[in-house]
Amino acid sequence: MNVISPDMTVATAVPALSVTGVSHSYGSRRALDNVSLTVPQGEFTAVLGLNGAGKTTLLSLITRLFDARQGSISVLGYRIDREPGEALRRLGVVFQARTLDLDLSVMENLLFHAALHGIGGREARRRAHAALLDVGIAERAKDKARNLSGGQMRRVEIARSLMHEPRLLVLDEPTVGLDIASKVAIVTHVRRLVRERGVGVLWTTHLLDEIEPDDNILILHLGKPQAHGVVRDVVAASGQDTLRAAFTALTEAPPQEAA
Ligand SMILES: Nc1ncnc2c1ncn2[C@@H]1O[C@H](COP(=O)(O)OP(=O)(O)OP(=O)(O)O)[C@@H](O)[C@H]1O
Repeated sequence: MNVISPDMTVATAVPALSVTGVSHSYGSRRALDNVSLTVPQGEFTAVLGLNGAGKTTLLSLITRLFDARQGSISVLGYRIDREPGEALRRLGVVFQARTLDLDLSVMENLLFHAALHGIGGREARRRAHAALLDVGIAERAKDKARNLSGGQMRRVEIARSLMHEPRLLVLDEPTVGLDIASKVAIVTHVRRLVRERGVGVLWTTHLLDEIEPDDNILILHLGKPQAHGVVRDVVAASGQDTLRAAFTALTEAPPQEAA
């Protein structure tokens, strides 16, 4: 009998990420309420929301920092609660908080991450070098992470997240606190990963200028999904002319029930 993994059977038909009916509470505070969302392979999907919308909570559930008690989450067809090893192997993460080890060099940070995924020796060095070249930071490989700027650290974190060649990359407000040039470099790089390598990307933000007309978006407000779909459809359904106007209309009122 041929054993074929879910992501091989139907190639691109299996979503990179599938979130179905997920809710989460911190004690009595409901942080997410019945959220569903799909990130197709090779596409960029953004979760838009103001502070407290639930973006980080959603990413914490996807990356399994917390277990989702309601609903289900699958990465490339693998349920994260039933086959966490398979799911997490295909997932790369860039958290909002800085997570480099500041006392290690840039290269050591990447090699350490590779080792956690069972990649060592020459192959790990090859991947690390290629990943650093890709984000334009190869000449800093031997520097201690603490000597990098915020934008450079973020680029190293992205390089690190790709060391195990994930098919899904999730990034939590990756450009917050960066200057315009660093921000543009990061957005451009991640969009290139989508276009050229077919990586599925889930990107959370409150910055609407990071969104393009063909992107899929989910607008979250106080934990509730307000709209999900391609930008132009979301704008049309809201009765507004622009994404900014639609976003404002959907996030200033008390949350609506999910569409
Ligand atoms: N560990 C926690 N314990 C209790 N409440 C929490 C915890 N983490 C988040 N919350 C609450 O859950 C809600 C959603 O927070 P979350 O951080 O997911 O939103 P966010 O969209 O990422 O916001 P921001 O843009 O400010 O990071 C908020 O009301 C927040 O105060």
